[in-house]
Amino acid sequence: MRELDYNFAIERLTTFIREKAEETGVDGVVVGVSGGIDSATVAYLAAKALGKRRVLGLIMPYYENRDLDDARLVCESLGIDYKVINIRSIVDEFESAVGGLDTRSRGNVMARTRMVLLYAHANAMNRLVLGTSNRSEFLTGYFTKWGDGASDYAPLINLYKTEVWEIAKLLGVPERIIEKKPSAGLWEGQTDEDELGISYRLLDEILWRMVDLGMGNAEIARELGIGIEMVEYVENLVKKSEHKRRLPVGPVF
Ligand SMILES: Nc1ncnc2c1ncn2[C@@H]1O[C@H](COP(=O)(O)OP(=O)(O)OC[C@H]2O[C@@H]([n+]3cccc(C(=O)O)c3)[C@H](O)[C@@H]2O)[C@@H](O)[C@H]1O
Ligand SMILES: Nc1ncnc2c1ncn2[C@@H]1O[C@H](COP(=O)(O)OP(=O)(O)OP(=O)(O)O)[C@@H](O)[C@H]1O
Ligand SMILES: [Mg+2]
Repeated sequence: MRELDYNFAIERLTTFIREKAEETGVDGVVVGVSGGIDSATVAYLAAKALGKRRVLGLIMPYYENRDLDDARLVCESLGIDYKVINIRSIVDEFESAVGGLDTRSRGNVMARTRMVLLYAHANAMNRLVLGTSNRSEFLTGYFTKWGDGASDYAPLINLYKTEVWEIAKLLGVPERIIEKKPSAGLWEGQTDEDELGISYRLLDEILWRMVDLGMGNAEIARELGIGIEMVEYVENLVKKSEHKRRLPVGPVF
């Protein structure tokens, strides 16, 4: 992986958030706080950049589990204002309007419901929505289109997951949040690495060589000592999700 000066990265990230808040003239930001590391890191960065009074955390559980306690821990240890909004009844309403949903589709409705609530608060409070997507998720399409993928600014978008782990440690994000397995939390027992079929450590090594260095698949496989099928699998994730990384297009006249 590339060598990054993480203290410098934190400086860049906080400056970025402060500049965007000033340029746009907002009163603050809204962040969806899940109890996971990406949203914890964004909340910590925003509080550092803007002061805790200008950061609102929205905790939007569907399940009542450990993540809810962890999300509270993030907001309370930072001292930011937060609200807990249970989204189950809203998601149920969508589900009955559609006439039933499979597990993945219901998960996407959860992510999009959270997006609607974040923007409702941003509109009403003259704030920006800060997204939490990182480069590993963005490049593989591991996010809900117009759901958790939607935001006004996404400070972590150019940082790989393994880099977010390092930044979170330096920011003082609670250990238990750094140590837990990344999960979209869209169904019980879901973990990113199981669903993606690869560890973030290996994924990031492959993506960095493929996308940032432009290396060929065979060379990547050789250098990492892995089968070429794994590299091709990652290449396919990147290709298949191209549509998630751009605005909708139409024919050109
Ligand atoms: N080629 C194409 N060109 C243009 N549009 C295309 C398309 N293929 C699909 N689409 C559209 O995209 C839709 C599918 O995309 P989408 O609705 O996002 O759904 P999809 O990619 O099927 O599911 C989202 C994935 O992201 C994961 N996720 C979601 C949320 C959070 C996190 C997390 O890490 O926290 C992870 C989730 O577990 C699942 O694996 C299709 O229904 C269709 O509308
Ligand atoms: N229960 C929730 N309450 C509020 N926001 C949520 C909730 N679940 C998901 N989100 C939002 O969706 C984002 C995407 O989830 P994702 O799982 O990728 O990130 P994370 O939970 O912060 O970190 P990790 O990937 O390590 O679990 C979260 O960062 C958060 O902004
Ligand atoms: Mg999560």
